[in-house]
Amino acid sequence: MKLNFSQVTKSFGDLNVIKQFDTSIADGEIVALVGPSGCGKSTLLHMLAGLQQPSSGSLTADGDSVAEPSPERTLVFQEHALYPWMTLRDNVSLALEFQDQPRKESLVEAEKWLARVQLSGFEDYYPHQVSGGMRQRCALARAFIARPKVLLLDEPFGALDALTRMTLQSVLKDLIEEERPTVVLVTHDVDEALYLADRVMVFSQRPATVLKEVELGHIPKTHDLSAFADVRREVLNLLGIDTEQHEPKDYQGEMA
Ligand SMILES: Nc1ncnc2c1ncn2[C@@H]1O[C@H](COP(=O)(O)OP(=O)(O)OP(=O)(O)O)[C@@H](O)[C@H]1O
Repeated sequence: MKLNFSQVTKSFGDLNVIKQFDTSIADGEIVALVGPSGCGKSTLLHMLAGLQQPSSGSLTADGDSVAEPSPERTLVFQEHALYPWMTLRDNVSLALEFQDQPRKESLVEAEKWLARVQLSGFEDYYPHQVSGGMRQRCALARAFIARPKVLLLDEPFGALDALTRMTLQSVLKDLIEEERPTVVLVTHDVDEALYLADRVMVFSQRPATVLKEVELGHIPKTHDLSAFADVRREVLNLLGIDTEQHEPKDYQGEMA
């Protein structure tokens, strides 16, 4: 599904969050949005999900104005994504039941998707009985089971430790390769953006404007991002992170 922002501005009262934002996201493209905290990245996702409306400008999906939420555009959050009173199987099948699929078939399909994210054997567990990484695997299964045309990911692995996060990034990458939805990913993790995305957009402080767009292309990648060292350094610098090697400070004089 093709997404198009044309001169999109978003304000909340006097607070200008997004300023004249223009971009087209191609069908099957994976775009990562990075930028300072509070600059408006989640607001862009919420507009794509149909949860917020632009204050001015237009936002379309396959040419149609995005006016309300749709199962074609699925949003995945960082945490609290699962219903705690339901088993993992029920959490996943619910996505199909919401689309009026019969419960029996939905449960069978949910088991297949739990197997795809390596959660076979945990179908009857409740979210609090499994690890944070397993909960996010389940959240991915629930997102993908409905075969959304657009997947909107808001810091999906932000609550996970570094190793679990990398494992989940690989699981997500495989699912995207197989299902080919259009993906918009909001992340604070530059490596996550470089690993998963075809294109990275770097935003300024609020009101958010695009400081830089980096085209990575749809190329095979591993977690060894050494080939992207220059791009990584440039993106980090734009985000105000120092990557220069400094001479060690001489404290001798201060101690005298
Ligand atoms: N519904 C709302 N009503 C009023 N202000 C809002 C609303 N939603 C977001 N904002 C404000 O808009 C600004 C941008 O918020 P947003 O969540 O989009 O930023 P972000 O870049 O995703 O931040 P972070 O990286 O910290 O999650 C913030 O100042 C936030 O307080």
